[in-house]
Amino acid sequence: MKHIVSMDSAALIDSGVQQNYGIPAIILMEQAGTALSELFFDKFCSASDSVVFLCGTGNNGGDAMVMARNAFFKGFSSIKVIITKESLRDIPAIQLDIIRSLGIDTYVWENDRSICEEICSKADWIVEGLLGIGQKSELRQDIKSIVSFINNLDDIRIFSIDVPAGIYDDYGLIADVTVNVGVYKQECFFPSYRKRCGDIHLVEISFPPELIKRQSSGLLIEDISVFSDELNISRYSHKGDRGRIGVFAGSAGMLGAALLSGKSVLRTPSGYVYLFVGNDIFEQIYPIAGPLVVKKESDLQSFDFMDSVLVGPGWGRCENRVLLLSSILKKFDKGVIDADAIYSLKLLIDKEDVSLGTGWVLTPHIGECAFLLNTTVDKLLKNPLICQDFVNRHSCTLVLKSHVTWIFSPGNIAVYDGCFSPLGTAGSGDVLAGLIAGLLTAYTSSFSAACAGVIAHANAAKLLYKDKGWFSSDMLVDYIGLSLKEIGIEIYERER
Ligand SMILES: NC(=O)C1=CN([C@@H]2O[C@H](COP(=O)(O)OP(=O)(O)OC[C@H]3O[C@@H](n4cnc5c(N)ncnc54)[C@H](O)[C@@H]3O)[C@@H](O)[C@H]2O)[C@@H](O)CC1
Ligand SMILES: Nc1ncnc2c1ncn2[C@@H]1O[C@H](COP(=O)(O)OP(=O)(O)O)[C@@H](O)[C@H]1O
Ligand SMILES: [K+]
Repeated sequence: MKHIVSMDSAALIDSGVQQNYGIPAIILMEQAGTALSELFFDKFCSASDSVVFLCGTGNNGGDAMVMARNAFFKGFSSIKVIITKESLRDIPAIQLDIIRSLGIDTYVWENDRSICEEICSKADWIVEGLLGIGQKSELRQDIKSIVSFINNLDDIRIFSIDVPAGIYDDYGLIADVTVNVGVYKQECFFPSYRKRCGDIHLVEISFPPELIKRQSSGLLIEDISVFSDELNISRYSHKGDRGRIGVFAGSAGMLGAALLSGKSVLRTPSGYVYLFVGNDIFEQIYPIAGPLVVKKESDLQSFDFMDSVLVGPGWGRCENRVLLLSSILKKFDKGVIDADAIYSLKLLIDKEDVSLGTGWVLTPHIGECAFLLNTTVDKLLKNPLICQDFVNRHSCTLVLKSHVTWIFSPGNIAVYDGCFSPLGTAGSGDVLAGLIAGLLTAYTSSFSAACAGVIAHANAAKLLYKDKGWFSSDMLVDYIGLSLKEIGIEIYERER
């Protein structure tokens, strides 16, 4: 399992390993530096590249110096070590003594600024060990000026150790590769900071799994294996067993969103899909709805049971919608609230005491979520964890969509590191909402259904992009069935 922890909790793991198990920091540093070197040499750089190891005064700089030593022993022809200032902390100071006694060229930024700048500008790679998990708030001016110089260099690649320097700072370092040491750092996956990390990797060191688990704030998810035991799709089932799903979507001029999300539900293992629309568009949508059963919203009273519902894609925003959402929430207990229905939900919450419950999944994008939570887009991008309070109050699941998607429910957090821009196309969110609504009938937990939906959505996009290049959302729907099957949402051979 890939746990994520906060940078502060990672420091507690560091100190816990030293105190509880007597493994000294210098051994951890040796392990970190060696694992980082192996990854760097294997995947990224060759012995003929010129590499600058840029070291701060703390242990992050110490890791970089262990890497420099390993590169020296590996026969790298051009390596240089730059330290920000002479006065290093204890362990990095030991590493520096070794570097100097090996005769590796070493420079001090605060003494020889212009030489250091020239060296950096000629390098193929800069290994950045300026600051790791010890960094607090915004960068100090001396480090800020180094970071800003590096960010403005062309034709150079940056390998950040653990976390990029200045992760909290609007002018922080922009890395090509970030390698988390020992455990994934949650801050690297905050949408604002994610863009500074480039490709994120992990190297393992002696962090006992129980210490990581104790500090874990959630899981980085890539596949559905962590949830698969909850799936229930029997080979003996028929359409009636696999779920009736009601889709409340579309309004005048927004038929596309209704069809897209409805067809997306149909591509999941669900059985029947009923599309509920207003009287004004019923005649228009009826002939083009394919296998969707189209009903009028006004007939809702005659439907007492749905296994799940989807409310919101292209639904429009008006007082009527708020009232209809209120009746839907009273009538059903499981479903997805997306797009325009997020807006209606917010108005409803402001007006009356709304109780959602564990069956409901909200799928806002960042802008919709900021509106729902009475916060700003910037605050959410810099700390998606502020969603936790909302999900705890409403006992629901919330999928915060962006280039990195965060999924919350009370006591659970999952992160899907998407970063695949073809998926950011109009209507892609409607497809995801349909997918999750369909999966809600296959999974016992809404959180698992939401996570599986996010994974299947992204996987469909990758399959489609590989086959066809850039795509539109209607094409994405056609890849959902294949994607679900590929990620392991299949028919079970035995009854459960
Ligand atoms: N402690 C351990 O057991 C291990 C630590 N490791 C490495 O050590 C790193 C953490 O080391 P440290 O705790 O020494 O911390 P850092 O090396 O991240 O930085 C600490 C230094 O940064 C300065 N600083 C803090 N905020 C700043 C800001 N905003 N602007 C400028 N300077 C700032 C502090 O004054 C302090 O001197 C990890 O990220 C990892 O790379 C690894 O070697 C694994 C083991
Ligand atoms: N750069 C990106 N990388 C990965 N996924 C992305 C990216 N940009 C957007 N997405 C995904 O695309 C979908 C867009 O949803 P949304 O904004 O609701 O679109 P729409 O309203 O057009 O349906 C979300 O699932 C989001 O996570
Ligand atoms: K760093």
